[in-house]
Amino acid sequence: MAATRLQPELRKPSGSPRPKGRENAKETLCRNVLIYGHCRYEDQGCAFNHDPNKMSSMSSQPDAVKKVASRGTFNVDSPSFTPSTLPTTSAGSSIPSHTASAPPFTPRGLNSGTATPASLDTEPAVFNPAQIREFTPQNYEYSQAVAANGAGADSQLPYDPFPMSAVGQAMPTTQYNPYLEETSNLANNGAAFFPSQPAYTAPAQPLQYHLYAPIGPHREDLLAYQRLTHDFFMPEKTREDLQRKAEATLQVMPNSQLPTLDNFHTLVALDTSHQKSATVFGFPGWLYKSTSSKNGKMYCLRRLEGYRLTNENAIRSVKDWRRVDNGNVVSVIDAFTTRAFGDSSLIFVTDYFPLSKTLAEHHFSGTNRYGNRVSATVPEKVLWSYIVQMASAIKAVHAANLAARCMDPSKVILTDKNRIRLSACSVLDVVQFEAQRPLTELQQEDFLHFGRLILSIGTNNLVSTTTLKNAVDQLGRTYTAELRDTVAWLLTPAQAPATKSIDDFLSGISSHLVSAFDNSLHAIDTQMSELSREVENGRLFRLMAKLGTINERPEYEGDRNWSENGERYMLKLFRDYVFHQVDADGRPVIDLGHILTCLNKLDAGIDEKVSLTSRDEQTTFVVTYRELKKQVMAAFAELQKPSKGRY
Ligand SMILES: Nc1ncnc2c1ncn2[C@@H]1O[C@H](COP(=O)(O)OP(=O)(O)OP(=O)(O)O)[C@@H](O)[C@H]1O
Repeated sequence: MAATRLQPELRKPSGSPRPKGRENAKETLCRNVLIYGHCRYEDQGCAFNHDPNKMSSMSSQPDAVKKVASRGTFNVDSPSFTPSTLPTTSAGSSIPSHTASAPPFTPRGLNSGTATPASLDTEPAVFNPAQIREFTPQNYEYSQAVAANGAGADSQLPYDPFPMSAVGQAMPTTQYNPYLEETSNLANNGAAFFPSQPAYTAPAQPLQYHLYAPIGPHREDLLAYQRLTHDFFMPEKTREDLQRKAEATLQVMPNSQLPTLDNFHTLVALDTSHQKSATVFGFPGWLYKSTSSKNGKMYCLRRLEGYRLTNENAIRSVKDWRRVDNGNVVSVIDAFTTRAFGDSSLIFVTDYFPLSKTLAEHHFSGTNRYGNRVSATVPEKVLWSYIVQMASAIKAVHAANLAARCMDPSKVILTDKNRIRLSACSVLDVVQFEAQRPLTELQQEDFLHFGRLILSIGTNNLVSTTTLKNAVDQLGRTYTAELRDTVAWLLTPAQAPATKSIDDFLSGISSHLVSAFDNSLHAIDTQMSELSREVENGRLFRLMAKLGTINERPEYEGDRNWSENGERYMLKLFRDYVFHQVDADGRPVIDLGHILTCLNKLDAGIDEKVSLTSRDEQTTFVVTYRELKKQVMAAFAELQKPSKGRY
């Protein structure tokens, strides 16, 4: 039963060797010429070749072009599109990371196993121009960063919550190209990833989101029953959103000057602007993400600078806010004063929502968020969704005998698509504690603030008391009468002694409550189906982890009873059968469908038989998946025996 071992190298596909060093830019046809037929930057410093004829004449040059043309499917070694000089846009502005959004090279219509190598001489039609952004040397990083940050079309400024220039973090001054030979050489010898300074001070490389970019075949080319690799995983958008959030949550600022507080450490500033106004609370405010030293969880700290506590009861009022548990209110955890920042500061501890934006940031474009610039009209169904969510928040707050008080667009945050939360509850209760205003008055004022919030979003402008009437008229011109009347109701004070109640408001918008509820149910259904897919992936991952721990353990190399005999040998052949399939010409067959099918059958332990052949083709086993499953379990159990552990 012993089989001759083949060296792994012998089984490698005979691909062409990777070129040594970077291709000379002059010998590389500019992508803009390839895609658009011309390059706008030809006379403005673009270092690449703009003469396709020159390229064809160069086809006789084996190293520069032929190698590229002879590459196989999904050619990562294509000449990198890196201009020799990248102009810096302005003095002092650090170049933001942009590699995550480098234009992917997506040969349309290429299909694993059926692809023909792309040639530089072929027509631009082999590219998918829709996926490739025009290269713009002057503002390349900037525009790419906008795309990478997911700034919507409605946002004219790139939203970068963590501008590196703000923290003085050194970022690479040239474009990082993960496919560059030099870069990978650096990675190999460790210089790029393990610089001389300690690992935690090194600037983190941006996540390579585009490495997961869905490449063909395209849905429309497939039959209904056929599946893409990406059909087995969560949607790209969801995965990227979650990864970005995780990245933001775990972000730390090396060399941060921010202090450590009694129970909170690793503070990271969340404010996107350095200009602080005291208009909302009467004190300049700062926001930080921080880690609790008690439980290791992340919290958001809102700091009011220069606040002096004169009455202990003021800060105790925050305790009441712990009773409010609502999906549209950011939970308030605690409040305390500190001198750690060098002044007397008041700190509010709330839940942290990574990458959230304020409604002002999201809807009011331009440099001045309190200015009059008008951006895209917010769809009416989004406004109704905001109305329903704010009504739900107010209901919870009023039910706890509190008043929301602060509904400024800069204090309502967007934590997901159309998902809003009141983020600064309890602050005014503390800082205006001395005023001792009656609760009923504050609750009635909530309706006014609510109406102004919706009016501001609907008219894309901050409305003041003097412009209310005009703004309502403007709202009526853009949206339905029902929406206008709803906002007008909120803005009209009740005739004393009568008071408005949130329940009256909720019954008035009941049809929108029902549709919001229905939308949530649909969203839950979608997420459950995504989740069930991940359950399958988790199951298969565990199985692969087991197989990985069993197969080819080096420490049992000399132990014939372990690796080359009995059940382990069969599992080794099964591993070859699942992952190392080759075609008639000995070329690797990469078929995720085959891998998934085999692993699923193994996991289920079905009675179907499979024929496993040794690499030297001298031995063949016919064995059922049920038998293989038993062997996996037995081999894994043996590994877990204390006597087996040698480390
Ligand atoms: N609980 C939270 N979790 C995570 N991020 C938050 C939270 N609350 C607010 N943020 C984010 O912190 C940033 C700063 O918020 P802040 O309330 O200071 O708004 P601002 O626009 O800077 O207003 P101001 O000019 O009044 O300071 C915003 O991008 C906001 O989305």
